[in-house]
Amino acid sequence: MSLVEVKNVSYGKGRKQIVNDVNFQLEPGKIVALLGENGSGKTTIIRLLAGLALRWQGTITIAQEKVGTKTKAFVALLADINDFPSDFSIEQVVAFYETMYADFDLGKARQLLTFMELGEEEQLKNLSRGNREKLALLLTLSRKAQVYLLDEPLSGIDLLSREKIIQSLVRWFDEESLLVITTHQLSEIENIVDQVLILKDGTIALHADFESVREEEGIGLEELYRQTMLGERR
Ligand SMILES: Nc1ncnc2c1ncn2[C@@H]1O[C@H](COP(=O)(O)OP(=O)(O)OP(=O)(O)O)[C@@H](O)[C@H]1O
Repeated sequence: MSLVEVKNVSYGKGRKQIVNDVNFQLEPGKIVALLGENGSGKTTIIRLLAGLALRWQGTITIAQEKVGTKTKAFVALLADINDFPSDFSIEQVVAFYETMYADFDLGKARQLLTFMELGEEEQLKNLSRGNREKLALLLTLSRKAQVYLLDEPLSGIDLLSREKIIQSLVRWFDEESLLVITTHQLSEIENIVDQVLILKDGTIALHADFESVREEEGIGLEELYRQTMLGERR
C-alpha cells in the first residue's frame, strides 16, 4: 500500500501553471530525491504534500487521509527557525517543539544535538547558517512522523556539515517512514537515495528506482539527471 498518493494534481498561481497533472505514489521505507531545475516546482510539490498549498486540483492522500490539517500530525516539514526570537536558546526551541508536537522525541533530539555538536545553551543569534540548518533538521528528525519533507536541507552549508547532515539522515532514518528530499547536491546524496523523482516544468519527467538504475546501467545520479533533462532516456 502506498503511503503517499498523488493523482492528477495541478496547481497554479494567477495565470501561471506551476504543477501540471502530476501523478506518483511513494512507499514507506524509502528515501526519495525530488530533483529538477530552478523553478521546476520542487518546493511547490513539497508544500502540496505538507498541506500548505490552497486551491489545487486532483487528489493527494497520505496514509489514506486527504492531505490537510489531519495529515500535518504525521507529516514533518523541515522546521523553520526564523520565526523564533533571536535570543532564544536551542534548549528553548527544542522545548517549544516538544510542546507543539505530540510525536516529538526529546531523547532523539538530545542524541542529535550531541551528534551535530550543538550546545543547548547556544542562542539562535550566535548560530552560523550551517548550525541553524542543523538545528532545523534535528527538530524535524526528532518527530516520529510517517513522512519527512526536507526542502533543500543542504543549501548554503559547507562540505563537512553537509556530510554530517547526510550521515544523520542515514543514521536516524526510520525504515517505516518516507523521506522526501530536494537538493541540487546530487552526487552527495546518491549513496542514500532509493528513488528519484525528476520534475521538468511542473511535470514528472522521471520516477525511477535508483538502485535498479545504478545496478543495471552503472550510472550515478548526476548522469541519470542529465539524461532525463536532455531527453536522452527512452
Ligand atoms: N506564490 C507564487 N506566486 C507566483 N509564482 C510562484 C509562487 N510560488 C512559486 N511560483 C513559481 O512556481 C515555479 C516553481 O517554483 P518552486 O519554488 O516550486 O520551484 P523549485 O523547483 O523549488 O525551484 P528552486 O530549485 O529554485 O528552489 C517558479 O516558476 C516560481 O516562480
